[in-house]
Amino acid sequence: MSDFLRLVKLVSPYWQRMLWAVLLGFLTVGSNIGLLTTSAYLISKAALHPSVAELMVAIVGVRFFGIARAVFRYLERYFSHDVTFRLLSQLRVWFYQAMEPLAPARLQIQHSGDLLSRIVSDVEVLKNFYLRVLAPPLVAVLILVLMITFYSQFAVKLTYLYLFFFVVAGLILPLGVRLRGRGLGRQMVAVRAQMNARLVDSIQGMTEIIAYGQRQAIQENVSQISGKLISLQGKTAVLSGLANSLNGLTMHLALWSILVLSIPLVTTGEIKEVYLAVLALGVLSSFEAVGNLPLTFHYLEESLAAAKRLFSITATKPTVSNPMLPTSVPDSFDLHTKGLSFSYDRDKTYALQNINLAIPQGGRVAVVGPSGAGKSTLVNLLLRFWDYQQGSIYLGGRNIKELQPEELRQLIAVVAQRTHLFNTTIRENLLLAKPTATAEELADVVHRARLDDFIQELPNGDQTYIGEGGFKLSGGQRQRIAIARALLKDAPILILDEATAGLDAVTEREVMSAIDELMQGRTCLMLTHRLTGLERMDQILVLDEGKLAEQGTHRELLQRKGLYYRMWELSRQIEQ
Ligand SMILES: Nc1ncnc2c1ncn2[C@@H]1O[C@H](COP(=O)(O)OP(=O)(O)OP(=O)(O)O)[C@@H](O)[C@H]1O
Repeated sequence: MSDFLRLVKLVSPYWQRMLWAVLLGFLTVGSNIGLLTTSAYLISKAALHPSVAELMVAIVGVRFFGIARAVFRYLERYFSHDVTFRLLSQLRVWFYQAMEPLAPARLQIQHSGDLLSRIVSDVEVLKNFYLRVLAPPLVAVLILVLMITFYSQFAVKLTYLYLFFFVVAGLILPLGVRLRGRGLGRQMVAVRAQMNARLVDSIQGMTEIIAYGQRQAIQENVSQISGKLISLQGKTAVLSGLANSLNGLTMHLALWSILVLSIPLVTTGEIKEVYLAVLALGVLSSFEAVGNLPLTFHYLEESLAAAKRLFSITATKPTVSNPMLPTSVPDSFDLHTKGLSFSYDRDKTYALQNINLAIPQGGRVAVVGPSGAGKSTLVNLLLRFWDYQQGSIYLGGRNIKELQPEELRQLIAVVAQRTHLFNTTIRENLLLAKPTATAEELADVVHRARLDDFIQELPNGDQTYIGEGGFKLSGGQRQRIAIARALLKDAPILILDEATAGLDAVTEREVMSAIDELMQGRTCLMLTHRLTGLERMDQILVLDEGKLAEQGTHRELLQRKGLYYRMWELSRQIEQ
């Protein structure tokens, strides 16, 4: 299906409202025509000094059209704005819903600024598809039919002449503008996206930019893109100005031509003299319908370019597919994998190869290994962010591919090294895990995550704003909020992904004591570089280059004097 048809399909749920807006647009221009033509008739007729009774119909007509024009204009604006805003909100929800299942696997190559640009600017551009591409030509066609019927009541010659100028203004001129401004709409969408992506990137990395003295370079880059955008906007403005002037010129040529052709017809008596001004003013008032058409193709090109960017995301198939017949959520929570193998890029090396592990319900297993060994990949597969290619993962005896990804994720709480905290209050950040949590539940998790002393010292308690990414908090406080969140979620399975990495020894101990609380009664998988505190785990899996190198308790692995022993020795030397 072409992008145009897909776009039409996308806006089609509002076709009834759109038709109402088009009809009201037609009635507005129609009333304007009625107003000017009856006024012209009234003035011409009045010049002949008839009785007032003879003028009554025209007087009433002028009043009626004068009021109708204002009422229809108001209703047309109301309907077209209503439909535009409904459309925009529907498009944003549609795009977000299509994007969500793609995270994180399919979106990892996308720039966050570029995605923002798609959901904000590109969707915004699409409002023109209805407002400036679909509606004005429909109104113009209706007005053309009205005016052809009108002029044909007087003379066929006039009808052809009117048709000629209307087609010039409504079709030839827009096509000419399209030829001159070809590519402008597409470039505008692309440069706007580039600008947004650059700005978001610069804002996110502002600290690094300042620290590495790159402020000047970034500013130059932004002003260079901004220059491109301004130049494109300038070209569009020139084009729009030119189109408007040519449109006005065509309208006045039409007016003069109609007059030149009508005067002999009035002289010969084929047309009554009182209609001369009516015919001329009919042109002026009806050309309002083609006033918006010259840039139609420009807006069409811009809309199609924006739609293409949106469709390129929405047409992407998620890496993980929902099962046709999902099985019910298991009621036991032991985890085991059988011959699990996975590669991010099917042709390249395995990130995990032939992994067999078993964690009984409530068991605690640590996964250790050097950087790049495949620890985070294991989590990605457990959470079904990616689907494995070989082997299987069972949860409570059910293959996780048979579970709905959302249902599976409800069963798992993750405390990662960098948990995202939103720029809002501590309370709101906690409620993310359970929006319906009561004040008692919140107080309980805050206490168990060892956060109560800290929160009590804050002037606004848990209503304190923590800034972008929680920048007003220390690393330990951030991790304890993440732990409180996981406690609130109360999922039966817990994944700790480098949860204490980057913390100093004292803070690490404090956070670990909160983690001990969190681990109670849950099936736990702990991924870590650091080999401290692993005595408390039931089993340790040592991954190396995607393979299971060793497996056992802390004591057993030290006795084996293999990779784990070497890693442990090394970490002890570093600590000393
Ligand atoms: N999203 C991804 N796309 C493609 N390859 C990836 C992706 N994530 C990880 N990899 C690759 O998979 C392999 C395993 O990476 P993984 O992140 O699982 O290791 P890790 O043990 O968690 O490392 P670290 O301790 O440094 O976080 C690496 O070779 C890595 O380059």
